Amino acid sequence: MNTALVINKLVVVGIGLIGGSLAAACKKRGVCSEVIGVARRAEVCERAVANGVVDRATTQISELAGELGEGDVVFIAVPTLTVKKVLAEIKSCLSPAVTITDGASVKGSVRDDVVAIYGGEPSQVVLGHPIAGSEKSGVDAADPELYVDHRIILTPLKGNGVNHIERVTKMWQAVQAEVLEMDVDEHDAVLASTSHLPHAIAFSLVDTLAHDHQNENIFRYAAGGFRDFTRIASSDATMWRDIMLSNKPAVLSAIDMFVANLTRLRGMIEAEDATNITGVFTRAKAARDRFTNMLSHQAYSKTMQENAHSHIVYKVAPGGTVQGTIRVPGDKSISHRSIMLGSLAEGVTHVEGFLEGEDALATLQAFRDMGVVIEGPEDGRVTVHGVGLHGLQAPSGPLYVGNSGTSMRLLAGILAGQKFESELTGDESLTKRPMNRVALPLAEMGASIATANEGRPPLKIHGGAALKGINYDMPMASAQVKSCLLLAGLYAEGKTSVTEPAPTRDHTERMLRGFGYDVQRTGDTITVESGGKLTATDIDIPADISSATFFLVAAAITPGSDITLTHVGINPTRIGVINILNLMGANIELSNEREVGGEPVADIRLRYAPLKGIEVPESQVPLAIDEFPALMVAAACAEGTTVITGAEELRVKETDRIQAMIDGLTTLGIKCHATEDGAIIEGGQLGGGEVESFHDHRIAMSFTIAALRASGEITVNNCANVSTSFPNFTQLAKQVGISLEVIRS
Ligand SMILES: O=C(O)C1=C[C@@H](OP(=O)(O)O)[C@@H](O)[C@H](O)C1
Ligand SMILES: C=C(OP(=O)(O)O)C(=O)O
Repeated sequence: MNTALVINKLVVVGIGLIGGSLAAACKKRGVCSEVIGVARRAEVCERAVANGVVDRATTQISELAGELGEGDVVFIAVPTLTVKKVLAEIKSCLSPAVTITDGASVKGSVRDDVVAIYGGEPSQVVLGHPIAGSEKSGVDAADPELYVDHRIILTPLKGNGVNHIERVTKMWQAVQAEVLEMDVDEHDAVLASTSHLPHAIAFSLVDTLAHDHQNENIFRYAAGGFRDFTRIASSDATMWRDIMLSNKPAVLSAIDMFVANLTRLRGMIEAEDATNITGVFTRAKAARDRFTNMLSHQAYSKTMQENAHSHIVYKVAPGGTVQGTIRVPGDKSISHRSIMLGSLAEGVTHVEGFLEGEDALATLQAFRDMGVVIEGPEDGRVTVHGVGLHGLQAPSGPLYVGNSGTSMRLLAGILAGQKFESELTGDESLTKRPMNRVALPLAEMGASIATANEGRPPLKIHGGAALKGINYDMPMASAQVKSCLLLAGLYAEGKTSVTEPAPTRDHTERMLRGFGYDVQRTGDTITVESGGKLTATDIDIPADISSATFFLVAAAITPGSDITLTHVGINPTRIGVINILNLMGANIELSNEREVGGEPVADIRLRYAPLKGIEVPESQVPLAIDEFPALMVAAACAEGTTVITGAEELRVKETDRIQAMIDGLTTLGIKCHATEDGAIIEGGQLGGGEVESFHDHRIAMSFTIAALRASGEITVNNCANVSTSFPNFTQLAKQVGISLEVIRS
């Protein structure tokens, strides 16, 4: 065999769309020495040769008996129920050294055929399924590009020889397909839902309408929707009949599931149940949008530029100034809580200014997964149809909250009070973060909650436990822990009190009151009592001061800058960044101060003034906890030394933020070092270089703004997670004057 070739001869039995396309693709790419077609009808053989799809063709496989051996591949591409006949013929005349594979859409029935004919699982027959069908069929539809970037699922049998599996794999890869392996039964169950059911529905729908006496009109006026939905009803009828019959049990259960759901929807329409119809449609839309994004390799935020699966790098040119008036997206902490409390309320809550970032969307999805009807988000507007404190339903699987610590910890409190079991999972970063800080006090309240090793996610929560209120002395200043326990307190017998070692963001308390729920505060202790209810309300979410921080610091370090950030939340428990920048000498002006929905907001203007190093007061640390990565850039650009202490919590965020910032600043030529609970940073000249964000959104954005004062270009690696909190960051950064290039790979 010529070593440049991937296989020797390729024999395609059945020269339709699937077989003809592999033949044409192999010919075009020089994958094999010769392509031979086998078809039942002589005219198909002639057309295949005339079209250049195969080199030669025959109606009899047996004619090839003498010439095939090791290195040759036979691809069986006939309707599923004909495979058995072809296999029997092959067995009777071809050498056991020949590799045989197929393209049937159902694998269980073909496996049974193989076993019946060979009396076991032979080495040479490797089953496969190219997921690249189309409504087109026949030799004229053969397309040499059909398999490019499509998936081929191989379902090897135990008896298969490694050489045969490898040969089939390499053949598919050579026509630019992606090869995956799956178990036969799993394949058939997955395909029953994703492919066989939609085909059954499309055929049945068109057939139903075609029988209608008004069908002429229906087809004449049926525009895009009908056409889009029923495209696959033009697929090959024999092939699909065979698929339905050979995958009968899995197809039947998929049809039953669908019929039950359609009947439920019918009932909702009959009862004019607008809320639940909205529920079905919004859940479906969200799932379909996510799926569309998945197909285009994006994660589920509509507005996001980046995605979690690909590598995104920011290249930021040095210099520039920062100018303009902008509004950054909605507050992340308040966005999470608006969905949570809106869902647990009675009535319909309208939210404006909702953050359409991955973290807040993860919370939204979790509540949809628990049966809450949520419309939007659409330009920051979300409508939550509350189900009341006891109206959540058991989710059908684990609740995945991505990168979001807030979602996981606050949800843990709510879920501890439910009757059903639940599981909370997250991405790689979240899976490393400590959860005992909520799991232990929840257990003390009587919750049955299990973590993985060392208190890490996933969290498994056994519902139905009777919770009891406790008085909890919080060992760390954490709004997430406080909020988790207060939310669990809504379900606990008696009073639940949390005492905080220092003030932390109080959005939960404010919003609970906004929903008409009594929350008491005495000194450092916050108390709720169960037995109340939440009443729906409208929420206007201010711009996120944590996102605004990147532009405040950008202007604060760059001579000539003048920036105004509008409608920013200035809750006293969040304004540490303003206090710290003021202490460093920044020129900050607040105007237009007002209150929206229980939260104070203002426009913030910052004009450049030289910064000086300070000892950051520990009292400010919890009030600026997420702002430290950016503040450490400010410190690097200040005159003198900045000392940060009491900030050990930074080590357990999306990454160890102390170490990540010290590593990056050191790379950029700043003298600095980490301490156990903070850092010491000497102001100096930032140089250019390549820094790592460790997939942490705030680290990525901090090093982006650092370039304004750097002497060379800064490259920031792994920036996809910026979309968790600030989906339009790069757009706003460019708008105000940062020379940023986004590189995806
Ligand atoms: O309650 C919240 O919304 C948050 C609290 C803080 O976390 P800790 O409670 O862990 O300090 C903060 O870092 C996080 O971004 C949001
Ligand atoms: C720490 C953060 O978020 P979370 O804890 O919700 O992941 C953050 O946004 O900086």
